[in-house]
Amino acid sequence: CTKKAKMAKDNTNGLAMCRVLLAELEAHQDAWPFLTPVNHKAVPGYRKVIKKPMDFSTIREKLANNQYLNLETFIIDVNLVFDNCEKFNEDDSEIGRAGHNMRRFFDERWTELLM
Ligand SMILES: Cn1cc(C(=O)NCCN2CCCC2)ccc1=O
Repeated sequence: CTKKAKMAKDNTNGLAMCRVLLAELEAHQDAWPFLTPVNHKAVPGYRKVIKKPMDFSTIREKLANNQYLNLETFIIDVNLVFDNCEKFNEDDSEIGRAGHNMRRFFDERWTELLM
């Protein structure tokens, strides 16, 4: 963690990076399962199994409402999207694979931006 990294974790730059990262997540070709909240009426069991649903549109809303203190609190919500996906979907499924791909992309990207 460099001095620059420390800087980026605080409010200002951290939030600029949240916007950049979220735009890239939304634009990724494997983002389609995560763009909007899972429709629990259409997905049996989801509401019971997943205690804290999260998706990219909800993260965008929270960012717009200034609900993220810094990059860390933003990263927690993004990881919640991927953790929910792993919990509910087989690794060897279309949505499961999309989740793994998106998590790998995100991990590589934010560490790139911070280092
Ligand atoms: C993350 N996740 C997503 C779903 C899902 O079905 N998403 C809808 C995907 N469709 C895309 C175009 C219309 C809707 C199910 C389980 C799950 O864990």
